[in-house]
Amino acid sequence: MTTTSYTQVELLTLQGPEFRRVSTAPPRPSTEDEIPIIDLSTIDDGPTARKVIALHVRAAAENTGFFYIKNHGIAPELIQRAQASAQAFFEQTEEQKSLVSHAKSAHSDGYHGVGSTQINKKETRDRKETFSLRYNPANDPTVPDPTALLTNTRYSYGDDDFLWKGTAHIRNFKATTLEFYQGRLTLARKMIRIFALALDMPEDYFDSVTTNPGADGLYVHYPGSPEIVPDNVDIDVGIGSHTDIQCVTLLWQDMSGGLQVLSAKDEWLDARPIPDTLVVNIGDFLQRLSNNRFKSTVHRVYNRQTKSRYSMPFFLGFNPDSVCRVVPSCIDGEHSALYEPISCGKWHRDRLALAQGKRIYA
Ligand SMILES: O=C(O)CCC(=O)C(=O)O
Ligand SMILES: [Fe+2]
Repeated sequence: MTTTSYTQVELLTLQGPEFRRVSTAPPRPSTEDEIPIIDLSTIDDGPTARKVIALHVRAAAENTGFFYIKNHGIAPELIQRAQASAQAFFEQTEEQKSLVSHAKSAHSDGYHGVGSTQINKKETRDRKETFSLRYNPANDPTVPDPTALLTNTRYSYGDDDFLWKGTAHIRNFKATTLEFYQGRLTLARKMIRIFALALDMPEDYFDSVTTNPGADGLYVHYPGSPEIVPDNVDIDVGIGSHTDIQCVTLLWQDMSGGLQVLSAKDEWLDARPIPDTLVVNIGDFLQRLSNNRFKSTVHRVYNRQTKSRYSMPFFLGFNPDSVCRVVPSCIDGEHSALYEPISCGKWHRDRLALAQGKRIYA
């Protein structure tokens, strides 16, 4: 009989460090139940079809907290162009990449170099580089009057001018990056409606808090190792063990592999790449609103091959000024609300500051 041994990962939360038990067994492939593939081909067919999708999403959200989506409506050709833009960006010299350094932005958008981040302070520094674009109402075709939002001093939005100036020499970079961002914003809004249904709420329940949401679109590059490294040999982690901060993450990953997800039984699972799918997972804010019913799952990435690994995550949060509370359907006689209402913008700012080791203001 083999006995399973466990270690733990430490996570940062606004309430202080949190520990999760993790099996020391090497990652294994996930079963279809653990990380299911959910077909979205009927998502625009009406409420009955969406409810069926929502039931699959609910099962996944209560189990591993990760699933794949297929027939998600983002054209493979657009994804291919976005990946080529990411690659063209990262293949530049450090000097060229630093034209869009995050240091030029008040909102952490722009370029973060290899080793400049450490998402898990108990693990190695992250071996990845990132280009990130924050939400700007001017890039959201559904906002009727972006100027009114941009000049409202209660808000602070990503100022992306410096991003486009510093990448103007890369052919079609701005057009493709924005087209891909907008496609994912549309899809993320459809998915949050599915999550509302999965929580037994009307599908428009979150609509009013996603009109100008905290939504970040990223390109990520994990450099290859000098030689192929087997699973049982330690290397710097590509991105350390963490949970995502906001509500819903949509992730495109290339065919490299390396994404690992903590199962409901505390084992590492390989979230293997599946062509023409996106990976979806739940962030801490949605877990909070669901009174812990939906899981914000620990995950990490290793790149053990000699080739580069590319991924393109998109993080959907809610409007920065909206105050969100535990969803009423998640409270009953046996389950009282575990969390106070909180402003989504403040939550996001504080969690980013925590991750970056900065001071948090009341
Ligand atoms: O690159 C990936 O596959 C995952 C990235 C990730 O987990 C993140 O950026 O939060
Ligand atoms: Fe993540």
